[in-house]
Amino acid sequence: MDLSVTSETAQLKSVIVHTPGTEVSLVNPELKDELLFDDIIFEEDARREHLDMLNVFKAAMPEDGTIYEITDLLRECFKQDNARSFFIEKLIGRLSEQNLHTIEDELFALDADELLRFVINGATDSIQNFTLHPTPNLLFTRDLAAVVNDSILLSQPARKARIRESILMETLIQHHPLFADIKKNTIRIDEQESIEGGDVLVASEKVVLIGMSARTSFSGLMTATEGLLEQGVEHVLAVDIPKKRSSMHLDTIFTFSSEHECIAFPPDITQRQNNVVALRSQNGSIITESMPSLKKALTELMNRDFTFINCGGDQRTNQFREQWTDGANVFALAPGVIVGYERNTNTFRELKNHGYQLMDQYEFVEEYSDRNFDPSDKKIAISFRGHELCRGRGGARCMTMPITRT
Ligand SMILES: NC(=[NH2+])NCCC[C@H](N)C(=O)O
Repeated sequence: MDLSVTSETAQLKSVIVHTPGTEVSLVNPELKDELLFDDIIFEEDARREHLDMLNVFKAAMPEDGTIYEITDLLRECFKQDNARSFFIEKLIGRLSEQNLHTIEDELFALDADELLRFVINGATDSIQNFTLHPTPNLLFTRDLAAVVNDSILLSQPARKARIRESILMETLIQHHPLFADIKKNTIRIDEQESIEGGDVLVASEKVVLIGMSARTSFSGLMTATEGLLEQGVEHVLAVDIPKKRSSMHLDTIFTFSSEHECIAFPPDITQRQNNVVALRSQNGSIITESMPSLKKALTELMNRDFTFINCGGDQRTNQFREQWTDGANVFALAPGVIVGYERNTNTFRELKNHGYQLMDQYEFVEEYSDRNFDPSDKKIAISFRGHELCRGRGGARCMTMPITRT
């Protein structure tokens, strides 16, 4: 299959997700901060909410579209001995402080299912007296890598809690047939640097945005930029954002909803100036140019006007409240067809003011699951429930890794 993403909003054809499993029930209040969760979450409801979200995707996706569960891909991959060895060796090396070498033989003896269980839950019956923390953030598949045109940028997480996920992703790219064609175009970042998929937004084939955030280091951004420019991207917009929990990635404060509309958290995007630098390549070096604002940069480089829709509406308190619950983190199923958490009512009202038809997830599924959804000329904002999911501090975009958009 040809993996390719040339826009944040072109119709979704295939996507990688992870419906939360037992790993989220292994997070206890003492561990939650270290594991990057803001609360403990109730697995059953979280799973229901996630599956209901996927029903919306299915109704909107073309008939030949595919939703891949990352655990299915990993299980297939781990059936190959060389993929398991590749993974185990990386794991032992990257998590050296865990002394995994002491159970090396046991790890190699695990079958695909057991290895997966050990990696995700941090324990399996086949290995006694050895546990790791679980990996509850696997739910946020967005952050593991980003397909940009026909290359794939492999993340290098800033936080220890997410290292295992990036090794899983690397193993998939190296060993799963789904990635067979794209793997030669893998862009890698050094272990000392960091970049996470939530900071990478593909505005178009030529323009990519990268957040300079708590999770993406300056050198990570530069290495990624070099790789992307080599792969044919013309401009990278480096967007400086506050380094704090609530805005850990660029996509927590800014996402695209259509070809010319974005949802923006006003205090950190619309009201900021001189926080964007455009990078391009000229005769083998990288040239930088300061841009007055993100809006001006996009308008200039993409030759069209952009409307920034306020996350949370026009009241400051609502802007902050809804940014915190991922109001600015929408996921586009097609240009102008987006999904976001139902609780962000002021953001939805704002979308309505901009001509979006509001539908809840059940209305949308009812309307379109039995017939082909034709997204052309439509503007629909679909709300879905995510009261448990939301406690992990991520929204619809964070929970999806699109690998093909048409
Ligand atoms: N693309 C995103 N905004 N991802 C959100 C990730 C949330 C996750 N708990 C973390 O802190 O890493």
